[in-house]
Amino acid sequence: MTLIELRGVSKTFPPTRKGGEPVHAVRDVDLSVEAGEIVGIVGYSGAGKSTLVRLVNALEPATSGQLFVDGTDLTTLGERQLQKVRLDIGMIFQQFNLLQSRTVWGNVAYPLEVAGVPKAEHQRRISDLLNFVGLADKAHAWPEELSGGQKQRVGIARALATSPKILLADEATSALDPETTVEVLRLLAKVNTELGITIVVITHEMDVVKTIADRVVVMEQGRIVEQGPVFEIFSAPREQATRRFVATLVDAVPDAVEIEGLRRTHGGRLLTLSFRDESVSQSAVFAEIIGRGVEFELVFGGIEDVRGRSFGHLTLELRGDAAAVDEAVRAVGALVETTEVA
Ligand SMILES: Nc1ncnc2c1ncn2[C@@H]1O[C@H](COP(=O)(O)OP(=O)(O)OP(=O)(O)O)[C@@H](O)[C@H]1O
Repeated sequence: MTLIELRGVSKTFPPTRKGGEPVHAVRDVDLSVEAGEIVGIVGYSGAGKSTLVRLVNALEPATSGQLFVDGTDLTTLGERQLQKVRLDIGMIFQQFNLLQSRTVWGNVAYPLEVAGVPKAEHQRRISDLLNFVGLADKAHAWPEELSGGQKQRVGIARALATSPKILLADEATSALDPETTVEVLRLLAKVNTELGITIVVITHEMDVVKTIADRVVVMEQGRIVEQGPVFEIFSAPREQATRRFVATLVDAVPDAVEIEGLRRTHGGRLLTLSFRDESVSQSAVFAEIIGRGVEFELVFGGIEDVRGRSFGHLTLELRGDAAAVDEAVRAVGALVETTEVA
């Protein structure tokens, strides 16, 4: 079932100063998010990610297009009806946005108060939520007494208070260290699997996408330039922007500077092998080289794992009889994609 659907959605902001140009923050975006999915939206600063999420959250009206959340077109609703829709959508932020004047308990109580949930129900609901995020012992602590990871857990408990169907996470782990990031991502995965909540994660960190997302959407200058299952996109990115993001995760074909470095120490023929098809094993590929009496050394690259499926690029230096090397290159090329390093 499709839970979020954007059809030709655009958002244009008027010029911020007199005589300035309008800003086309989101341009003609088509996007579907299925119930139960975790979708990662990536893009450089200014690509339109936050604006897109603010449209889904009904915090900003779209300039044009249709935007359905759980079957309702938000662009046709008035403010009162939008408030109801917002109860179905929780949000967490990079800077946590906790109320400093309230304890952990008070922060989680806040959305219940706004939604008019009877006070008698608060006690049970809040203690369930704090147990779920692992902060039962911090109920009476103040935000300033918490670590970043704990603050984000409070943010998650607060976002879940009204039992939303959707959780939007805007750079939710960008202010956290790597270890705490892993813990928070684990909690988000639990939110998804145990509560069945659909999650949209905005991030510039490919590790985050790799760890929890089912699908990735790449944005550039307000448009979606590429989208698909994480393994497919990471192992064979088409667009330049996507390639640059994936390169932060795994070394691909060496660039000009890296080739210069490699050439200084490696005089043989350099060949990059790209692995993504699991029916071809690395050992079968290497056997084609060894079987021809050609020597090789791994000089560049890496292999990444996305939920048990591996892909990556390995650059080899091949040495030996020129005809045998030629043959090995041909045989390997029949099994995997290869690129000669000039
Ligand atoms: N309220 C606003 N008024 C005018 N322009 C805006 C407004 N909000 C966003 N923009 C502009 O829209 C474009 C997209 O911004 P947006 O914040 O959505 O990008 P982003 O991909 O989330 O970037 P970042 O990762 O830096 O948050 C930018 O050029 C930004 O300056």
